[in-house]
Amino acid sequence: MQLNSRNRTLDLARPVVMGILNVTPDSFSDGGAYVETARALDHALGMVEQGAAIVDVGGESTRPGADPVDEREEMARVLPLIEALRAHSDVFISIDTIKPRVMREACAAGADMINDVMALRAPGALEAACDTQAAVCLMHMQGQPRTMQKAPVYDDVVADVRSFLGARVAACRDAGIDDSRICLDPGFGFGKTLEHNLALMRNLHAFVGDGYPVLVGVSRKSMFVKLHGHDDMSSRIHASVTSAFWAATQGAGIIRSHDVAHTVEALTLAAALADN
Ligand SMILES: Nc1nc2[nH]c(SCCc3ccc(S(N)(=O)=O)cc3)nc2c(=O)[nH]1
Repeated sequence: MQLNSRNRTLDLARPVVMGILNVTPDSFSDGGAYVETARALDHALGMVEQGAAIVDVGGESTRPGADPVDEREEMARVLPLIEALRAHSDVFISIDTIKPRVMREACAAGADMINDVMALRAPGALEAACDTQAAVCLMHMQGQPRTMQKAPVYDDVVADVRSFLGARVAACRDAGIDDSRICLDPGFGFGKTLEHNLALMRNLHAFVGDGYPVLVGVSRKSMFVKLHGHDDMSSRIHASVTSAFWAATQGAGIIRSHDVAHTVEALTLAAALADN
């Protein structure tokens, strides 16, 4: 299994880790944009050192309740970082954005993949993905980040999400995006209750069976709080790494994580146990 972009091919014979790099202004730092870029670059190179095969750069939070960020501000955050990272590393770079202009500029700056939580539904997004020849991640979200966790409802969450992703794949094909550039993502926590998230985790093999690399993003998400009945960072990290191990055993291709070293170790163990 591989994932292609115009300039690079990602080998997915074994599951890989996508390291998360949020380039949102740290309200505690007074160093301004330059310090932000330097710090973000250090963090990105550290994740590559720890074994991340992809660095996912995001300039607009899509967590529940998040306020939108305008295009100029988002590009001001992510473009310097992508240019700097490209100059220092050959790592696969993805841009976590829903805006076509940001997709185009990020790919021009060196990004290889468009990670779109809206699955290229914004006007112009399909054209941007086609023109840039980037790899694309199509993710399912019910509603919008601001309101998606209020009262998510499905007839059958697994069937509904698979059907949505199938329709988005068809739209990509119609737009001239080659299958070898597409990966799919159930969108954990994007308009899902704990029960919905668990049903999707339990049925990851069905998504894998649809024939595209599957990306899983549960890192540090609140789904684990209700399951464990308490909330602290170490418990969220343990649950995230354990989920990464499970997802790898089910055939997931890409694990999106804040905690790269721990997740690489979990995937290494999963691979060792799978070798028969
Ligand atoms: N492909 C892909 N891209 C992603 N980008 C993000 S940002 C996380 C936004 C968030 C935070 C927290 C919760 S919650 N309420 O479940 O704790 C939901 C969403 N995530 C993903 C993901 O999964 N895939």
